[in-house]
Amino acid sequence: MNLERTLEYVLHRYRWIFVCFFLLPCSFLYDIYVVLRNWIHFCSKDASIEHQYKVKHVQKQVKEWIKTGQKIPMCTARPGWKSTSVQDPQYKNKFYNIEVDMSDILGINEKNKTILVEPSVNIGQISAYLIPVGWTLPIVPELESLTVGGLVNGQGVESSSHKYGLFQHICVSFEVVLADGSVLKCSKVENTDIFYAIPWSYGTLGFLTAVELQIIPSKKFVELTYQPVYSLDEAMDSFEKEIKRRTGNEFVDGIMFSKDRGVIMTGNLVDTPKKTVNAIGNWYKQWFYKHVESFFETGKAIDYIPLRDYYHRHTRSLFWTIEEIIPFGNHWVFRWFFGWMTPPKIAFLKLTQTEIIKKLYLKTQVIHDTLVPLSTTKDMISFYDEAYKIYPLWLCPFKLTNEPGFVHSKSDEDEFYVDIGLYGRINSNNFEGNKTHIEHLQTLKKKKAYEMLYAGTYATREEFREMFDHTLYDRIRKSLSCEKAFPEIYNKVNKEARN
Ligand SMILES: Cc1cc2nc3c(=O)[nH]c(=O)nc-3n(C[C@H](O)[C@H](O)[C@H](O)COP(=O)(O)OP(=O)(O)OC[C@H]3O[C@@H](n4cnc5c(N)ncnc54)[C@H](O)[C@@H]3O)c2cc1C
Ligand SMILES: NC(=O)C1=CN([C@@H]2O[C@H](COP(=O)(O)OP(=O)(O)OC[C@H]3O[C@@H](n4cnc5c(N)ncnc54)[C@H](OP(=O)(O)O)[C@@H]3O)[C@@H](O)[C@H]2O)C=CC1
Ligand SMILES: CC(C)=CCC[C@@H](C)[C@H]1CC[C@H]2C3=C(CC[C@]12C)[C@@]1(C)CC[C@H](O)C[C@@H]1CC3
Repeated sequence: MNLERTLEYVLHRYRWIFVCFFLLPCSFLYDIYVVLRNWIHFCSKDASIEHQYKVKHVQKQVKEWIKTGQKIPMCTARPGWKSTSVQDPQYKNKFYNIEVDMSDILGINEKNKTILVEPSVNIGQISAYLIPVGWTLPIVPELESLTVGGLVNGQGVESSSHKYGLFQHICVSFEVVLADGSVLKCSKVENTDIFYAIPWSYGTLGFLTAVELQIIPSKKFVELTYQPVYSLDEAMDSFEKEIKRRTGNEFVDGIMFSKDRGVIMTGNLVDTPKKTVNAIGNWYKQWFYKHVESFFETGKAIDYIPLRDYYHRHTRSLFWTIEEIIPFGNHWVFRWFFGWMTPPKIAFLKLTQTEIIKKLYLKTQVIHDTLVPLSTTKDMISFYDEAYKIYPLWLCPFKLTNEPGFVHSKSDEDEFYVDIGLYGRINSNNFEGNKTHIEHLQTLKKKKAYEMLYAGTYATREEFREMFDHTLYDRIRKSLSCEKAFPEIYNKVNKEARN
């Protein structure tokens, strides 16, 4: 036991040696390889023609699966270590793997204000492509490595979500290969039910092969206002006021550094900065959340931030979770000499984490987001403070429409919810392991909240069905003959499926 503890301590405490001397250079070289590969691909091939061959390849694999007798369900062949979560999707080893490795941007339609992309295209690729030509996605989730396929089949949220909703709400159409090997296009006007059933379905209705997304005109900078708050009441009042402000804020989110101390941030797109630009994305700059914390000393302030730097403000520090791995990573010496190689790729961190490190994370830390009605956010934060005391805490408001599907507002109208992001070490003396976790699940139920599912769920199948509306999903699964082809969502996100 003592030996295990010592090993745990050493592996965790000194992980930075491996990360700094091996993973950082690997991540940097890999990024260069990806940029070159995409560029060569872009110059040498017509992505739209290539796309048709890629779709046929997916269809061919599904038809081969049909011939095998359909004994084991299918899933994508994307390896588990590439998926954005601490746990590994264990089902990948058991299921029939279908290659859906499609990572090209297929084109932009300025007239219709849409962009067509393949599912393995990531958010960093899209923001780098769109912003220089004067466009952007209405919602740009902050980690560059998140893929469109993952965000559609899972869920995505960002500080513009109070205005535009979740990532699914900026989707215009999907192209999917179904269980019988046919290709289908769905949108708000054709195959509507399937269109609404795909978000949150975790690849259990078909294989996504293309996504059409809404785009909006972009500007060069974000004028970001930092408003420090000194109590939970003040935080909630300011938050609610900024979300509902009639003149509009393009971006609203907040970081609580303790129960009584936080910073609410509001932003708008501008072309002309009124003072020196702060390019927070540069390698030698402070981690963003540390920069935000500094406003407790200076009071309310405004920054002009290049748009792409703003969108990916949490990429370099993986929100605040990088501090656990490289504790001195925000020191100026480290930033100036090694910052240009950061961050280590999430996928590489995951691939190289030992079983002991993974267990330690699951035992002592929480990486989880819950989606809570605005009206009960204050109570939920108080619960988190008592039970877990994990800070910083991310607060990201979003609009939940009553469109059909797995997750929708619980009334006939749009409702405001808040994504509460808990990423870090449990510090509360009241934490009692499973007992606390179970109380947490019960509290979510009472508050009519949802869990984000990238981190999996510990809910039972019944609790899961109670939390999420399966009406449309069940109907579509039946009509598309998914029973043998794909598992149910629960079978992909429950604790046994991920470990
Ligand atoms: C966000 C989150 C939500 C979870 N929700 C649930 C849930 O609803 N239901 C559920 O059954 N499991 C839940 N778990 C998992 C649970 O905590 C255990 O990690 C898991 O069930 C494995 O149990 P184990 O006994 O094999 O773990 P082991 O690693 O063998 O044992 C560790 C146990 O000690 C507990 N523990 C750690 N610190 C303390 C402490 N200070 N005081 C008392 N106990 C402590 C851990 O929670 C864990 O149960 C959740 C985990 C996370 C991160
Ligand atoms: N700001 C935000 O909103 C953030 C969101 N996240 C979460 O991260 C996840 C995305 O991570 P990412 O690594 O990109 O995705 P993952 O590889 O984790 O994929 C997520 C799910 O989407 C399915 N999927 C992906 N592509 C396809 C496809 N082409 N066809 C069918 N199913 C597909 C996968 O199916 P299969 O199991 O078959 O592989 C899997 O179940 C989302 O769930 C999101 O909620 C994380 C951080 C921030
Ligand atoms: C904004 C939303 C909705 C979620 C943000 C979640 C992220 C903070 C986490 C998603 C995947 C997480 C992983 C890690 C840190 C936190 C996330 C980026 C690790 C890098 C932590 C160290 C482990 O060894 C590997 C983890 C992989 C996933």
